[in-house]
Amino acid sequence: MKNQAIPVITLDGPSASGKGTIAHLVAQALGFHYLDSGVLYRLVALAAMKHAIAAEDEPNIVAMARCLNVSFVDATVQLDGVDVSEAVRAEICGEYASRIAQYPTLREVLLDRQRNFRELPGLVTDGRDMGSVVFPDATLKIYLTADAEERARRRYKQLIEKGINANIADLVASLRERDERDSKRLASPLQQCEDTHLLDTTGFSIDQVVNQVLSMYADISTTSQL
Ligand SMILES: Nc1ncnc2c1ncn2[C@@H]1O[C@H](COP(=O)(O)OP(=O)(O)OP(=O)(O)O)[C@@H](O)[C@H]1O
Ligand SMILES: Nc1ccn([C@H]2C[C@H](O)[C@@H](COP(=O)(O)O)O2)c(=O)n1
Repeated sequence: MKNQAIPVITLDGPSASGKGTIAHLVAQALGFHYLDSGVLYRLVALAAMKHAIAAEDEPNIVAMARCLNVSFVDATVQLDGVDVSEAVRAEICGEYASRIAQYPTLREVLLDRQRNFRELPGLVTDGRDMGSVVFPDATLKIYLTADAEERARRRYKQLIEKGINANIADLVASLRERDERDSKRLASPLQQCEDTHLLDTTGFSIDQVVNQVLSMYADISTTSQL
């Protein structure tokens, strides 16, 4: 089957909007594959920090990304054979990832790795440019957001539940800084494109949002079969 015939649902949006959670549950409901594209940038960030490569050192960051030894084993992610599923979720990793994600050369290196996740029966993926750049022909494109304070509260609860110390005021500031950088960069900026559906999840539960996405996909799938 031609690659373009394989359905893709993309969820792009700012930090802590709930993209990964919703994408994963929608993929489970549909029996589709799932790609958290942010993890790829976080893995490069983690490897760079482990090798004491400064975020400003674009050539070495890109060279290291080309030979990154990454494997996805069940629900874990491994770097050089070591389970780094928790380490990549640290805020410092997200911040470093956001800084190196500005490099078009790094984005180019990660492009094919992301596109290789497009396999039958379908793919649900989240990130910043999944609908605008990585999968421009996606079946359903969603820009998933929530107001900044709600997103900070969600991230705060998430970190505390993992036993990671956090401060709401610091989180509001760091999320705002990260989203500003992700939206203002020249290479593949976070943006809501014309063919993307806006979904503001402020005040909606996870189940309500998942059902909303499934309903949108069912509508599009039905329409495309007419
Ligand atoms: N609609 C919702 N209502 C309440 N909490 C939510 C909702 N959606 C997601 N969450 C929670 O918010 C937290 C952040 O969600 P998640 O990590 O999926 O966001 P994200 O957009 O992928 O973040 P990032 O891009 O920074 O990785 C998680 O603890 C998740 O369970
Ligand atoms: N498709 C993507 C995914 C992620 N990034 C960058 C920008 C984010 O701040 C950082 C971490 O992503 P997260 O795990 O928080 O979703 O990685 C990107 O530029 N493009």
